[in-house]
Amino acid sequence: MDFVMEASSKAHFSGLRLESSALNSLQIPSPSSQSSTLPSENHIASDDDNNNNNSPRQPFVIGVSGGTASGKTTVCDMIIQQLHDHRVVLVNQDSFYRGLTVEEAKRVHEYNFDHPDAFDTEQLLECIGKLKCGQSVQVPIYDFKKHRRCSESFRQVNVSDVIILEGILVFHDQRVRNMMSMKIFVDTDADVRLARRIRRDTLERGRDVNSVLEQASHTFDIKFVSLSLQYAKFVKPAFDDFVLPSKKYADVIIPRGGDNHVAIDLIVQHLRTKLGLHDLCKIYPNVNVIQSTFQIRGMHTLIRDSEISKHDFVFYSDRLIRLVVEHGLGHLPFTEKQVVTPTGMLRKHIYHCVFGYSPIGMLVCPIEKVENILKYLNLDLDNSSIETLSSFSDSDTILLGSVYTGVDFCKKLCGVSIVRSGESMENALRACCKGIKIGKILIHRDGDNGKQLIYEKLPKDISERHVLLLDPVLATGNSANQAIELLIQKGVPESHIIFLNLISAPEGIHCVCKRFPYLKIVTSEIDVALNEEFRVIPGMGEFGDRYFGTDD
Ligand SMILES: Nc1ncnc2c1ncn2[C@@H]1O[C@H](COP(=O)(O)OP(=O)(O)O)[C@@H](O)[C@H]1O
Ligand SMILES: Nc1ccn([C@@H]2O[C@H](COP(=O)(O)O)[C@@H](O)[C@H]2O)c(=O)n1
Ligand SMILES: [Mg+2]
Repeated sequence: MDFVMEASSKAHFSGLRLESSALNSLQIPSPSSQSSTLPSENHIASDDDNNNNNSPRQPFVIGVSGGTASGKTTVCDMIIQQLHDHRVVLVNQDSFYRGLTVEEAKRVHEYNFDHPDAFDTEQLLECIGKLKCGQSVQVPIYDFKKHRRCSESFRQVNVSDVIILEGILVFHDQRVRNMMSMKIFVDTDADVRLARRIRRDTLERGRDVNSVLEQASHTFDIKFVSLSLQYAKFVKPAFDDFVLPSKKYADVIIPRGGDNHVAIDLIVQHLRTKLGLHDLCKIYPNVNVIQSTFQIRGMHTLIRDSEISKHDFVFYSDRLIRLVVEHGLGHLPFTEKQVVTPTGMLRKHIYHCVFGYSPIGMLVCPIEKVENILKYLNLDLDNSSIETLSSFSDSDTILLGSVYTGVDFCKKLCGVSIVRSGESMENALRACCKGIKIGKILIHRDGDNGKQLIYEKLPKDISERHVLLLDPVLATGNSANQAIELLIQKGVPESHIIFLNLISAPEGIHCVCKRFPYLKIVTSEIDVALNEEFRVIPGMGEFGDRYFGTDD
């Protein structure tokens, strides 16, 4: 049996075009609190749900309904694209069309695909229920050309932050509606919809364009269904009877579908707030999660994969570490600095300058410095310009060259790695900061009585430096807190410490930020939680062992 992701790329676009083979091997951790009963009420996980117990957040289910060809799929794709850094899956109601029996198939022109009975709603309910409970599901793949499901293939849908359920009748059944946290109705003019449907169905769904144009045509076969007749006999009445009446359940109505960028932006903003994936960033303003992109997600996907080769693990970890380090450096203080660019330093500008021409953006500089600047830039002065320059007095200023107003790096800084996995981040820091000093802290458990030994080798003048503390995984936060405590004892102000890591557990963030509210954390992803063994879930295993190859 094949498991196919994105078998029909348009309708099943989810923003995550995962390989089916990878999906098959994926193990989705099932939350221990998981229940097999379907939720009957709308439920959006509250902050309390997410912070006080360790149960993962329930996915946010969005229903998107509207008439055929109103732009439902298009709107969903736009939302998915814009949500960008969230895990989003699209489930199409179309996937749950019942396959036609042989008899029904022979008389396909009499079959009403727009009636609620055309869908296997029980199966749809089970599927969304499982996803809401944190289980992955296999969704059927429907073939519009053959009017039946592909019996051998399924599309595997994994648990996500957001599940978008889209289809003409997703608001019809109350049980399906109750599973939704937000309902959107795409409202597009009927004529526009008909025109789009004709175009789409002839291009993509194997319908006969002539039969569309010949309104009176009554010749059908299994392949070519008359669009015009189907539309008049089933699609339009069903729209009036079932789709339009369900519009009243919508929380948001989007006129003009995908053309309505304002509405889509507002929905995306609302979702970002509701999802609150980075709630912790709101609670602790000093927590910074680097802006996620599909590149970053891709790197995380690779390094978290237990099957990745050591070489690739190191390669992609290094790439991510470099990004985190660069981002962390961006949080250091800076001073303003102006430089003269080579642009605009042509001799004719000097003539212009000395003859009083003063183009905007030219450097204002004392005459005594002009010759030095020209020498520095390897520009010769001819006799006439020297003569002209020498006619200026020392106190005169002239305009010369273009100026870039920038910033100067903070020079008083150092790195401190928490041995051993923190050492994996040292090279990236050295590559970004020429000649940077890097100290080390080793926290070693001594026996089982909770006693810990701390070894350190730190720059002597560390109290005068800003410190980039390095550890790829923030789990419980205990070692991090010990290391930070030590730095503070050495005289480093708390606000001069930036803690860099690749992934953080919420528990670790709470632990560190509560104790050290002035310290900054820069991370590339915040994971779900810690498990009973205090390991980050989903996490990436023992980073140090995987990076240094000691995990065999
Ligand atoms: N705003 C738009 N402008 C032009 N064409 C559009 C627009 N929105 C959708 N379409 C096209 O109309 C057809 C139907 O859109 P689709 O999103 O598939 O609708 P639905 O999922 O509601 O049936 C598709 O061929 C799509 O490319
Ligand atoms: N075999 C089928 C099944 C369904 N239809 C039509 O699809 C429409 C729903 O899909 P949208 O993307 O337009 O929402 C519905 O109106 C059915 O008439 C079909 O033509 N053939
Ligand atoms: Mg569609």
